[in-house]
Amino acid sequence: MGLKLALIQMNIAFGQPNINYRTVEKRVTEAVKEKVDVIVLPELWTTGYDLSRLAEIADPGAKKAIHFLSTLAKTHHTNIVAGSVAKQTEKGTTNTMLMFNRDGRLVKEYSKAHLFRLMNEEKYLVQGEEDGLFELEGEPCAGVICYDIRFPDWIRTHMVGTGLQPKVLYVVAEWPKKRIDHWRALLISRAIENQCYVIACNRVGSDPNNEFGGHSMVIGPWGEVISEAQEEETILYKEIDLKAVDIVREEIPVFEDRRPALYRV
Ligand SMILES: O=C(O)CCC(=O)C(=O)O
Repeated sequence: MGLKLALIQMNIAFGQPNINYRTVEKRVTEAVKEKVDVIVLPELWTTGYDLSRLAEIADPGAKKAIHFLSTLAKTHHTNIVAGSVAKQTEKGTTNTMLMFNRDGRLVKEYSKAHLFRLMNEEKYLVQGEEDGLFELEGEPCAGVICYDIRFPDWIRTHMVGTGLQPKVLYVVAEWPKKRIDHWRALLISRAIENQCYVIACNRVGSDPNNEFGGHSMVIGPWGEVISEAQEEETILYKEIDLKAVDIVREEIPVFEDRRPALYRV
């Protein structure tokens, strides 16, 4: 099955949701002109990393973001893997990824499971407890957020034992420029070991504490980098064919050859 993707690699105005909503509306409107099947946004695109003001600017129940994105998806009849937003919940603020189908239905919410202490996330956010499995266009997918890609066991948890075995792993991020070599290596590794497409959307620009690295990527199930953005704002378009996943999984059957009884993790 062919899927045309648009990864929106954007700058994010620090702590200014209104500006960011306008940017996303503009970019999505631009992307749909290319008749894309799936649009992908970066992590925390409504607020950026304005963590100390998060309690004030996070979206209660993510209601505003859900209404906005659902309307965009339905109006343009496109799937949207809508990055993540700061969601106010009864337990605190979560960093929550939102996925919408072409009918504008919210098909999945995933809250970042691994909080990044180097950027003080654990002081301002509560971690998610659920997996990121979902389906788009009838195909199994998984979604994770930024630091989550440093945890291969977590990604593997999505790939085995559920009967779904996702063919596409969506990653949304605000990954700093100074560790962009880790970003590339980790994404390529996750694609090779799980024999799936990795569709990774990062932001660009900077905030008072970090410069962000871009390099949004589309990686094939053989680990090949099919398309990669640089460090400026752009929309990365690419069409992928999910049949490639079956071919790679048949050629090197790593899932069949696993020896879980030997593994301690
Ligand atoms: O793991 C890293 O180096 C970056 C992670 C990160 O920036 C995040 O999770 O927000």
